[in-house]
Amino acid sequence: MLLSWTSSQVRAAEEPLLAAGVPLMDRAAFALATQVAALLRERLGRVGGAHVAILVGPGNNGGDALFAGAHLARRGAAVRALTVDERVHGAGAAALRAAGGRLVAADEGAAWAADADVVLDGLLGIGATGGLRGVAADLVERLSVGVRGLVVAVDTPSGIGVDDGALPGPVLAADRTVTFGAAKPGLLLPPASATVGQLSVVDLGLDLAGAPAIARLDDADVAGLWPVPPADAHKYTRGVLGVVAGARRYPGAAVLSTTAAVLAGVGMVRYLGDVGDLVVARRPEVVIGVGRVQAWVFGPGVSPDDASQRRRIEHAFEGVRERGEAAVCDAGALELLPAHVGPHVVLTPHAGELARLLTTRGEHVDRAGVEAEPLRWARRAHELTGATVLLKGPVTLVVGAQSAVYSQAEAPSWLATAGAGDVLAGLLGALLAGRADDIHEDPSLAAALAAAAALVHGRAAHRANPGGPVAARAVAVALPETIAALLADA
Ligand SMILES: NC(=O)C1=CN([C@@H]2O[C@H](COP(=O)(O)OP(=O)(O)OC[C@H]3O[C@@H](n4cnc5c(N)ncnc54)[C@H](O)[C@@H]3O)[C@@H](O)[C@H]2O)[C@@H](O)CC1
Ligand SMILES: Nc1ncnc2c1ncn2[C@@H]1O[C@H](COP(=O)(O)OP(=O)(O)O)[C@@H](O)[C@H]1O
Ligand SMILES: [K+]
Repeated sequence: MLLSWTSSQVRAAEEPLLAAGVPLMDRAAFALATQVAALLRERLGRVGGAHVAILVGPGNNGGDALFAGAHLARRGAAVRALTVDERVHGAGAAALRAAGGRLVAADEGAAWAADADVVLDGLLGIGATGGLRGVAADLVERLSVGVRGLVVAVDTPSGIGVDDGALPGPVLAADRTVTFGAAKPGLLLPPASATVGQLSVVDLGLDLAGAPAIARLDDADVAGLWPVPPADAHKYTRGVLGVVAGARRYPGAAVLSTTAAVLAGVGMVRYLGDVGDLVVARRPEVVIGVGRVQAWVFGPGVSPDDASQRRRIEHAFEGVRERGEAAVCDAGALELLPAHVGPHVVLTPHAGELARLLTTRGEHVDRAGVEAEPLRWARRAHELTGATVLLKGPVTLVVGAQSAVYSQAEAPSWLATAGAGDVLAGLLGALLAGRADDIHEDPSLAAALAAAAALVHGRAAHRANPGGPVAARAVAVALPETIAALLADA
């Protein structure tokens, strides 16, 4: 699991080490230089002679970059540091000069940086307040038009909202971010997360206190959460999922959500709706009609003006309230959500649906507003409804009980295709049904299961057709192998 900690948590953890004279900056800079040298060897076959440009801000972030530059200069790289402020980390600058590197003003070095093999972005790190301004902003805007080499961000892409993932000004998008001590929330949160590239965390030996801000599950976590049937399992102990989905106008959603649930490995699926014949024709494992269930999927392909589906969902919500059955509330069912539910109900809106849900509850926000501050609005929806909220998008965020926040970024952009959300709903429903008793005991588990479903969904899309287009049905079909591979690797 990748955990992230806010800038003040990181500073607090650094303090005692710095007071004890632990050379944190040396460690950070050495690790950074080692990674950059490896990248150069990969790209050019050598470090000596490589052109390295360093963007240097006024603080310790610039210091890290300068010391790393000194290491690379000693290994024969041609290093130029572009300064944007009168203030420059003194010892770092001296080290770079002593190693044969040069410091130049930003406008003097910009063309050289655009053509360098690697650009190290050390303008701002966790000390950033607001977006880049002045000379630094001009330099980044100029380089954002295009640089020939790789961009490596030092600790964070400079100028992102380190704790909230905001993009308050121009940011040079990185191919790789080497972050120190611990990941920061902004590296995992849209929209800033799109500027991070491949993330690596350098262990500085920090003793981080308090709860982490945001978590990202990895494959081993998901394997640990998966409801693997014990030897004596039968279909009812594995969990039964009720699915209220689809309509004559949108039959595909019923097929996709039930297919995903069956293929994700639930004990049984009961379908309620108007297109049962079609569902059974495509998935003969599905049972039609009411009966006892452990969890529900409401809403794929259901329009709120569909009176019969509406009645079924409203009736099923009574079971959710009275018997604590877990539920996925998707698409059309979001408009049927009772005023207040518990975290065992997982909402699965995309940004537009979340904006609508919030608007009906008195908040003034539109789709673009949700996309600009997805964590803020997912949190607000959790506060207002009591539900666990899974907000879909290029990065999927989950906010649940006990301040749980997850960010999953496994999905290839090919997954942005009609019906993919129906597959996610069925897959998550299967997980909730399989762990219904545990959710009953600890409703905060629903958030971890929602994050696990997002990870599996993204991995299945990749497995269905690595690097190319996928149809939603193909994502569902890839689920059994995807899950088997996750469990085998654990
Ligand atoms: N505390 C430590 O010793 C360690 C710090 N490390 C590095 O130090 C960084 C933090 O250093 P600092 O606290 O000096 O902060 P930064 O280097 O992030 O920069 C802070 C300075 O930039 C200026 N600034 C802030 N926002 C700005 C804006 N929007 N536009 C233009 N200028 C702005 C301010 O004058 C501020 O003093 C970390 O990100 C990390 O790279 C690492 O070396 C590990 C150890
Ligand atoms: N740009 C993107 N990159 C990766 N995944 C995405 C992107 N945009 C959307 N997704 C994912 O694709 C799925 C789309 O779901 P949704 O919008 O509900 O579609 P539908 O309602 O047609 O099924 C979600 O799981 C979402 O997280
Ligand atoms: K930086």
